[in-house]
Amino acid sequence: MSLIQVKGLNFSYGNRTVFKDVNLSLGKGQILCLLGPNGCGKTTLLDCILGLLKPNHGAITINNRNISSMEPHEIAQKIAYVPQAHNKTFPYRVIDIVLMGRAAYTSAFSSPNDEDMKIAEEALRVAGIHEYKERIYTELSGGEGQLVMMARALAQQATIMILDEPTAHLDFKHELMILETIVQLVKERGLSLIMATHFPNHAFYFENNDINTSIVMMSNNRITLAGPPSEVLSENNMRDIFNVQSKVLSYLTGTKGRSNYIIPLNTCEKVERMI
Ligand SMILES: Nc1ncnc2c1ncn2[C@@H]1O[C@H](COP(=O)(O)OP(=O)(O)OP(=O)(O)O)[C@@H](O)[C@H]1O
Repeated sequence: MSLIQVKGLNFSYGNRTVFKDVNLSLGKGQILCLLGPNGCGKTTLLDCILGLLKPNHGAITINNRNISSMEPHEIAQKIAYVPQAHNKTFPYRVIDIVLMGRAAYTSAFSSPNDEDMKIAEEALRVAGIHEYKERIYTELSGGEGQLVMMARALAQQATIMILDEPTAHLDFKHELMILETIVQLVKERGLSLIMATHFPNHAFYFENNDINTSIVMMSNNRITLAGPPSEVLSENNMRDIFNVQSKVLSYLTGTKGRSNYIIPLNTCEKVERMI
């Protein structure tokens, strides 16, 4: 059964069409990676699924319920969101930011209880940043702030997580930490995820770790390709969509069997210029 189903979605800003006839579905324990060139509409689509933007046409259902009939707190109990970039406006402590993930379960004027605190502390541990607990959020680096957003989403305890380029600010180690955390959440807690990313290897990483992974490739105002990474991330498709010549490497690892990885070689424009 699909947890999220998107059918025939159209969205325009004024008379500028962002996408047309978008269809997708997310199943339990599945990761759906949204890929596509800058400006193709990934964030806009995620905002529609979160109920933050209203599409011009089509329907979005969560557990068979149309989101147009759901209150924001009902959507927040089902879907946790890790945004692409977060304006750090107020000097809250990290633990207070993570506790905000509990807002979907508390009324407007009540404060978090002991159980909320326990859940927030656990979320900090899972995100690997428990030692940041008392630090001031506005004083963190972009990458540290991103990990706090991940912890806040975990504290929301939703079964679906939507992440918009969650590793955009992260260093070599922390990027891997986020990917490892995602794999752990899917395998151990049965979480389902939609993740917009600019890195095709993120999709390969999930597939290499035996997660049910799908790619939805957006370009030219629509979904142009959909399927498992090992089918969608071909050298031909990367040339057609991104105009990049690349090489897919397939290698045997001791523990995981065959794994795939894609490396960009050069842009096709550069090749033409050189010729
Ligand atoms: N508030 C807005 N008003 C008008 N146009 C907008 C608005 N927000 C985004 N757009 C336009 O809609 C299109 C899709 O934007 P969106 O942010 O969804 O793309 P994206 O695929 O997430 O991009 P990126 O990969 O660069 O993050 C872009 O052309 C963008 O300029």
